[in-house]
Formats: sequence, C-alpha cells, structure tokens
Amino acid sequence: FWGHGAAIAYPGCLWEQRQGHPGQFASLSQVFCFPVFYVKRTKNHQWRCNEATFSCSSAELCEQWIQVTREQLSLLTNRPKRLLVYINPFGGKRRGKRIYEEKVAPVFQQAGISADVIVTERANHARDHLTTEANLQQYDGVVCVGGDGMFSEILHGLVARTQNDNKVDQNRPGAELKPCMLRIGIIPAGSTDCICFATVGTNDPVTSALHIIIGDSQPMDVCSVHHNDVFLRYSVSLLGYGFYGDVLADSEKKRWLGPARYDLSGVKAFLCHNYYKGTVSFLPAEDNLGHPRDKMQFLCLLVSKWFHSCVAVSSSSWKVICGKFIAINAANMSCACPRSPKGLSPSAHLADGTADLILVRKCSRLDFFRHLLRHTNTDDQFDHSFVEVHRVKKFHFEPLDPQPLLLENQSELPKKPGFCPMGSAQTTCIPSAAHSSWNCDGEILHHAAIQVRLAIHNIAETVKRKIKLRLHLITAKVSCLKALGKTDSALMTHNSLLKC
Ligand SMILES: CCCCCCCCCCCCC/C=C/[C@@H](O)[C@H](COP(=O)(O)O)NC(C)=O
Ligand SMILES: Nc1ncnc2c1ncn2[C@@H]1O[C@H](COP(=O)(O)OP(=O)(O)O)[C@@H](O)[C@H]1O
Ligand SMILES: [Ca+2]
Repeated sequence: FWGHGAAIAYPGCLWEQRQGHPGQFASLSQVFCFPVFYVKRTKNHQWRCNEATFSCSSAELCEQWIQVTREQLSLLTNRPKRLLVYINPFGGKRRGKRIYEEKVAPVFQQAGISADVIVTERANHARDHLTTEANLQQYDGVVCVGGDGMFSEILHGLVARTQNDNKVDQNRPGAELKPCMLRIGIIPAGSTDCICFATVGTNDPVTSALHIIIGDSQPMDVCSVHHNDVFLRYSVSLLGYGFYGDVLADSEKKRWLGPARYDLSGVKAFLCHNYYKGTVSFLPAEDNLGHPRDKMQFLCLLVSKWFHSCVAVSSSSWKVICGKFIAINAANMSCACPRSPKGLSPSAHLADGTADLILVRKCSRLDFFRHLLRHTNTDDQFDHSFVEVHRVKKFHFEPLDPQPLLLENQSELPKKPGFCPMGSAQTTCIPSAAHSSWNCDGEILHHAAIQVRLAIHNIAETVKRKIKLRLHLITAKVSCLKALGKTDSALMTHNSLLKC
C-alpha cells in the first residue's frame, strides 16, 4: 500500500493500551509490534483509514522498520505538513465545526498534520483573511470546511492574494492571471457540495480528509466573469441563468431551511416556468477538445488531446444564438452532486480550458420536467429538441431588454448576507420578470449581461507538457526500435504509459 502513497506509519498504537510514552512501542509477551495506518478504497469512491499491525522479533528491528517507513513517507513531498483551515459554521446543516472536529481532525492528527483552524464569524471572513493577513508561506495548503459558496470565497481570497503579491490587476479583462501555488482542500459541509462531489466522486468528509493527507491534487479550470469590463467573480463549477439563477435567488431567503431550501425553491421556479430573452454568443473550443456528448473520461481525453493537438486544428469563430431560454448553464465541471450523480454536464472536464455551455430553450413544463429528471438517471439530458450544448472557451450573454436601472439605494431591497461583487461598489438590481440572476458557484451575480472566459491556466498545462515530452520520447523510441524491428514492445510501453 505504500505504492499508493497512502500509508501513514507511526509507532505506538499498542502503547495506548499500556499507557506508554508517545513514540514508544509496547511489548506484548516479547512480540514487538507497530501499526501502519493506510488508506483503503471502499465502494462509491469512499476511502477509509485502515490499520495493519506489524510484529518483529526484537525492539531494534521494530525501530528500524519505523525509521525506514518514516523515511519513505518523508520522500512523498506532495503531502501537506501544515494547513490553514477555514470552517463555515453557517453553511449546509450548520454542522461544519462538528464535522471537522469529529471526522477530520483525528485523521489529520494521526497523519502528523498540524492545522491552524479559523471558524468564520461572518460572510467573506475567510476571503478577507486570505487576501490581507494570512501568512501563507508557512502553509502547504488551505482547507475549506463548507459548501461550494465557501470554496468560492476561499478561491477568491487566494486568487486575489496571488495576483496582489504578483502585482497583477485582476480587474483588467485581458490580465494573464498567476496560478495559485497553494492547493485548496475541501471538506464537504455545505448544501450541494458539487465541487467536492465532482472532483472526489463523493461528499464524504473522511474521504476528502484522506485525499488531503496523501497529497492528492486535481487541477481545475477557473472562469472569470466580467460586466462591461468590470470584474465580477470567478467560477469553477456552475454559472447558471434562468432556472438555476431563480432557484438560488429564491433560496437565499430560505437559508434557515438548510439544503432543503433548494428543493422548495426548485419546485417554485419549476412552477413559475419563467423564460428569458437574450443573445448568447460563444467561441467554440477546438475540435480536439472533445464534445459534451462524448462518453470519454478525463485522463484519456487529456492524453488524446495532446496526441492530436500537434495536428492542425480548425480555428473556431464566434457563434451567436438569440432566443427565449428557460436556462443557460455553463458547467466548468460535471457539477455532479448527490442529487445528480452524473451532473449537469457528465463529460465536462476539470482542467481542459473549456466549459460546457448548455442552452435550454423555451419549452413546455412537461418537456422541462423530463429534461430535469434525466439529471437524476443515466438518460441523456441533452437528447431533447429544445436543448443544445457546446464546448466553449468564452461566452457572452446579453439580455434582450436593457437591465433595469441599478438601484444605488439598497435600503428597501433584501440584502444577500455579505456578498458584494469584487471590484465594484455594492449594487443590487431587482430582477424583473425580463431578467433572471446569474448563479455563480452558488453566489448571486447582480448583473445579467456578462462576459465569461477561461481565465487561469491550470496545472494541467504542466501535465500536458510532461505527457508531450514523454510522447516525444516514446515516438523517438518507437522510431529507433522500428529500425531494430522491435516495434511491438515499444508500442506496449507506449500503451502502458498512456494508461498511467
Ligand atoms: C424532477 C427532479 C429534478 C431534479 C433536478 C436535478 C438537477 C440537480 C442539478 C444540480 C446541479 C447544481 C450545480 C451546483 C451548484 C452549486 O454551486 C450551488 C451552490 O452550492 P452550495 O449550496 O454552496 O454547496 N447549488 C445550487 C443548487 O445552485
Ligand atoms: N460565519 C459565517 N456567517 C455567515 N455567512 C458565512 C459565514 N462563513 C461563510 N459564510 C457565507 O455562507 C455562504 C454559504 O456557504 P456554503 O458553505 O456554500 O454553504 P451552503 O452550501 O449552504 O451554501 C457563503 O457565501 C459564505 O461566504
Ligand atoms: Ca472545464
């Protein structure tokens, strides 16, 4: 199990029964033992911490084994040693603190990880702390205990801090943003938790804690959202206008219901059956980046993308679609969640530089219900005449009717706790029937007309470069082996590597 880099070894499990000192090992009728804790994969992508007890004939041998195990583990440099943890006590069922203390802190301690924990006292507390006072050099990563909204808050804090430290103005639309070197771990304690679910495959706190402990990392695309060249927000999961925007706007007033608020607001939005007029323009992704109706998985796509990206790719041009839309959804990832195990766009990739733009045109309630229902089973939710989906690198949306005057005076308007678009004065508009709101990773945007692009190059670039290098090496190897007439073995190497 070391191979998985999943072992956590430390002596002394038996001393708990013998009240020995930490770091000691107990003798049990002259058998010397030590435990090794390791990750065991169980069903539905869930991981558990298991324990194997090793016994030796002498104390010295025992000590040697522990020493060697620790040395081997210390070579796994991608494992975090020190973390900054933000807990949102307010999200989901308001169990963030309990989830962390009962399920996460014990395994962090077992793995020898030290954590500085901050329980947030208000919305944007984590973002502000990250942007200004956190001393990030001393940490190997940041952990978010909450839902998608909390992750988004920490993402904004970390991205803002990275740009500030690198003197990049993130409000400038063309700005080349600096990737963040710190990883963000997610402990699911929210209502939808789709970012955790879509990256880990489950929303189980212990599984997420074990992924953090063994230093897993998953690159992700980040979309930037602007309104008339003013930066609003980043998005990593769902940008939804129409149905999901109305669901979120209505659910904000029902936060006291916890996750059930979405069901109530979902039924209400479904019965309202609003549609919105506007123009969607988008820049399709290159052909070799696959299509939302592919059934390909991520890794093989990434590799095959490199395989084909050397060939000339058709240069795409902007497409424009006007119409009446029930929902406009940009999925930067599958957006899988417990309610919808495949997600809004099952084949959307996490770090491929694209988002899947799903347009649901005006249709009957029954048709829309059928479309929604397919999100909960394996039927193809795009296989409707009123649904179209495109893999895009950028898109704009312009509502048909100009947005109502943005009211500066907000006294008579319901305030969303703590949300204010970055880089602009806090402005709020009443979404009239002609306008919905944008649901940006679970936060409401206060502008209907937006310009979206894939902003931050992700770590996948480095992965691609490595694969490209390997592919070159293999191609070189295949060509020289061809000369030696040993093509088969080289192709075997090649194929086995591509599966890695
Ligand atoms: C007839 C049955 C219909 C079932 C509909 C199933 C579709 C459910 C698809 C949900 C996909 C939601 C994408 C995730 C969005 C999150 O970022 C956001 C915020 O998540 P958070 O509450 O902060 O964890 N949640 C919502 C509901 O907008
Ligand atoms: N201590 C707090 N009090 C109030 N709101 C908070 C606090 N900490 C974070 N928030 C805000 O709560 C919102 C929802 O957080 P999230 O964890 O996504 O819960 P949920 O999944 O239920 O939406 C986020 O917008 C976040 O900024
Ligand atoms: Ca993507």
